[in-house]
Amino acid sequence: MAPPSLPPRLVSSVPGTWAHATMSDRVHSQILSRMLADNAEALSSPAFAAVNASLLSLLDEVQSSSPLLALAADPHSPDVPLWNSLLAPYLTSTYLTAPWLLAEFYVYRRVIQSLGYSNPASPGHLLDPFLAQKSAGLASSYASADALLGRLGPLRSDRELPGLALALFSSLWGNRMDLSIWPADASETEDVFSGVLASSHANLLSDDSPSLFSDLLSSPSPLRVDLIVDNAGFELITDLAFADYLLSSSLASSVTFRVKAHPTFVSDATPADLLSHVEAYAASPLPNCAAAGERWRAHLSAGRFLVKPDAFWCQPLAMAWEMPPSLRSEMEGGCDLAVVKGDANYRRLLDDRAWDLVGDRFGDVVSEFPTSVVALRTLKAEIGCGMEQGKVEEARGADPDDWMVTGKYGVVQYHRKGGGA
Ligand SMILES: O=P(O)(O)OC[C@@]1(O)O[C@H](CO)[C@@H](O)[C@@H]1O
Repeated sequence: MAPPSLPPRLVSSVPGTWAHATMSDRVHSQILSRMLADNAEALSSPAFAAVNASLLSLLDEVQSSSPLLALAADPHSPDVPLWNSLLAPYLTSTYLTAPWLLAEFYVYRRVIQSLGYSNPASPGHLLDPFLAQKSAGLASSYASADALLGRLGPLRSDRELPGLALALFSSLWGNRMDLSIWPADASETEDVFSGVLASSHANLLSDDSPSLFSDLLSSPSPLRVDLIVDNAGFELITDLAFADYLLSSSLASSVTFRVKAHPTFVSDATPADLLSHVEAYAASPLPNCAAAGERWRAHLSAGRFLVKPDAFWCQPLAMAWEMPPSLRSEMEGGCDLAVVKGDANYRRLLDDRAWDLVGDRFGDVVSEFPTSVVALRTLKAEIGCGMEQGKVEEARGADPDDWMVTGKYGVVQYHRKGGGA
């Protein structure tokens, strides 16, 4: 059930906001245009004529902020009725006037419709239109990852703070290395992440890591952890490393990677992305990467790492109180701690609403989430709750124009089910 009083949803109609910049410009001029360019060869072939026309029409609709359209009925896509019920109140709204979360996720769902992603007869069946960017992101991850995995190596089986903190904060700040903001092909040989990790602690605007660490380290038995995954590329590598640490230190007995059922946003991970990252690392010439990839592969074969896709993670629904009953009861019964990664997942955790950045407590906002939950999020959208007043003022003072959107600042926010932190 939703909390009794909810603040308004974010919209993208206000010039000067990141939401407006995203929906009025970034989505068509950078994200969709680059996707079309990256797939130009396939899209120009006769087999893809209808797919290409449909994607160009989507580009045009977004560019001109046209009204949202219902999805076409599709026997291969059981999510269409749900989508159309979400869209129904907004069919006279445009990409800018509909709630931001709905309009933005809708763009990616329309890409899936254009591809005929679920239809075995379509040329776009199971085609990931963002694969080129994901591959570039993976290629640029190795140098930073090898250094990180080398540092984590000696700490991996210690059930102690230094290893746990390094693993968790790597996964948090890994979220800063997002393909939609950082160029995926920025550097293939340079370790850029060590600098980010070393300088970032002061940029935490809310830090519940002490109570999380204390709960984890004092738990009488290993936990079943669900990791609600965000980006492929370097961030996913830091997530795999964090999950590996939790298993090898016996803090967790299993880690379930909850991934997107179909490509969503630029780099959000699907099952294929996770498996391809593991295989690519296992085959790496860099020793720390190769050893990690082999361990991750072994975790997968032994069922200690599980990969579960769900369409829910691709939908603009409130994570805490609009989870489908079957998924909710699966998590209630099989997960002790959920780790929610990244900015877009965080927006869904907060239902993309304008909570008071300081006054609304994280634990109150997410109290309906089915399990204990920790959010590891760098700020890339103008939304938040439960942050420290003084820290917010410092961030705003240092970066008045963009402190909420560049990923420079972050939060670790933890709610313990049945006795919140
Ligand atoms: O979820 P992530 O990868 O951390 O961030 C995704 C992001 O860059 O794209 C979303 C939409 O534009 C925003 O929520 C956020 O700015």
